[in-house]
Amino acid sequence: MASYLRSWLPSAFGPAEPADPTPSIDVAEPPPENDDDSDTETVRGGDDDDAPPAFPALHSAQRVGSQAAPLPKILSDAERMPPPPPPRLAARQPGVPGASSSLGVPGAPSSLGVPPGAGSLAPPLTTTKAPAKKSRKVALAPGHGPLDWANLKKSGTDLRGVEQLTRVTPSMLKAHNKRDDAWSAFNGKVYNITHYLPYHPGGEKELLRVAGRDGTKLFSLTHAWVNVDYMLDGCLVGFLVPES
Ligand code: HEM
Repeated sequence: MASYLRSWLPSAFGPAEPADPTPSIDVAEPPPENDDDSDTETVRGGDDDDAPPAFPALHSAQRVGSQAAPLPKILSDAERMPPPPPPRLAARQPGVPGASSSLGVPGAPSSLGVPPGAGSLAPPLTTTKAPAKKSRKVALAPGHGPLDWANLKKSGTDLRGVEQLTRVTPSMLKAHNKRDDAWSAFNGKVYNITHYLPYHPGGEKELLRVAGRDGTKLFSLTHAWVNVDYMLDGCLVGFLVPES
């Protein structure tokens, strides 16, 4: 057992114990009859045959390395790398990328494909860009806002101008193309738009462009998100059918 401990801690025993503890191989002693352990490298612990093999193994890299490992050198302040310069956030202009890189982050490569000013420190581009298109909405006359139109629809006023829903041919539609009598077709449904004209946020003039004809295309080009069926439900005249 003592030899096992010595093999573990070779340096702990001081110079009295040599650094190269030669294994005490009991060559003279023949192995027992029933002992098939013919490994001559087996470390015998002198009088203790049950001693486990040395670990780390004798002459192994671990054993050699553990004795010779030098302590890491501690650098002085002068030898250390200098700290990075502080970010100059106060000097930044909104929408103007930092001079050091396209990301506004010191040292970031400009080859990342990120547009200038799109870095995490830069304001979003959406807030610095001018609106793509100018609104074409008009100022509606007093009493002609969206709520006023909703109230007019609820009031029970006749907005259709017809007794019952009818089949409307293109030539019938064309006959209703005046300011005071305007029909238009949207998605196969024909509406009397006369009363809606002063309530249209895009202006009467725009809406009159489709008076007496199918306005589906112009409507969807301008504002496909507007629910025409809901807005004009009280103005339904009938359905567009082909000329007979
Ligand atoms: C009778 C069916 C129509 C209804 C119910 C309707 C309704 C509306 C509504 C609710 C808006 C405001 C949209 C918004 O706030 O985003 C609007 C805007 C507008 N509408 Fe119409 N519209 C109709 C037909 C048309 C047609 C046929 C034209 C074109 C010839 C047109 C041209 C415009 C324009 C130019 C605007 C202003 C868009 C902008 O904000 O720049 N509208 N319309």
